Amino acid sequence: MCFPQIILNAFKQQKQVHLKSSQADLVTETDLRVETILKSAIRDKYPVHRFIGEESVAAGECVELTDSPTWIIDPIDGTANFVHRFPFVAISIAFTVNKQVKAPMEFGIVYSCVEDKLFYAQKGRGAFLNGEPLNASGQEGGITCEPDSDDDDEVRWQGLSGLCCIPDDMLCVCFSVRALGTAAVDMCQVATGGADAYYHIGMHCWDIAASSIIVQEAGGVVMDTDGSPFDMMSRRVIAASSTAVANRISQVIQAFPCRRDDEDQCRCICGGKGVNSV
Ligand SMILES: O=P(O)(O)OC(CO)CO
Ligand SMILES: [Mg+2]
Ligand SMILES: [Mg+2]
Repeated sequence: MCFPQIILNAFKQQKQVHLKSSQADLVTETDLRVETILKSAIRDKYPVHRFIGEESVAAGECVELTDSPTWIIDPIDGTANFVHRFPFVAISIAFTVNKQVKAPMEFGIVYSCVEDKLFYAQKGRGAFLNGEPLNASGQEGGITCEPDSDDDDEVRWQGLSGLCCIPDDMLCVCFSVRALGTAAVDMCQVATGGADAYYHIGMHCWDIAASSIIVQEAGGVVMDTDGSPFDMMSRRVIAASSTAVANRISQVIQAFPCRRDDEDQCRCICGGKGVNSV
């Protein structure tokens, strides 16, 4: 069985859910299974390639980007959606070589499983959705964001209790807010022109690597929330329909400290915080 079908089959079934770092940081048997299958299929073909996989890192592997060809994998982006059967769950795969922290990936793939939408981009060759070219809007207006996604429960509650995650200053750039529960698909909306910007502090490299090149190849812009060049390890990202929109957001964003993905690794979250059946 192919791995998107594994996710679709499990989507409607009861799941054993383990908590990792917070109430929103979940893992199921399907996350683990899909990551294992993907890594093993790639390793069969490219035995010397390296991996940064969300669930392998949670199990204690290091986040270490070297010059070697590296696959950055999120087996299910939107695990909380998957658990609650909210129909936005994606597989996110990026490929990078020569330690390109700031430059685009070689390619990125985001497959939104329930929607059956395959977003992909290759460096210098454009971005596509199910074979059709993608173009960012170049406008400002609709923003995607994830107010309740953070490894730290306190930060999550701050995002949720604000009712709207958008600071007042941001309202000059934004007319509407959408949160799909998957950063990868949120960012791909910027590539389609359906949304004009996305921003977040606290996502991980596996959440944003693939969609970063999809946004860029669609004519959009990715940058750090402080306005510096995009760095997938910084855990801070703005994806926008134009440089002007990205700059305006970076000027009004309310920053807070966030540990880099490649700092002080490994980040074993062994044992987790509990288990539930949903
Ligand atoms: O479901 P995941 O992979 O934990 O990702 C979330 C981030 O918290 C949504 O992008
Ligand atoms: Mg994710
Ligand atoms: Mg995931």
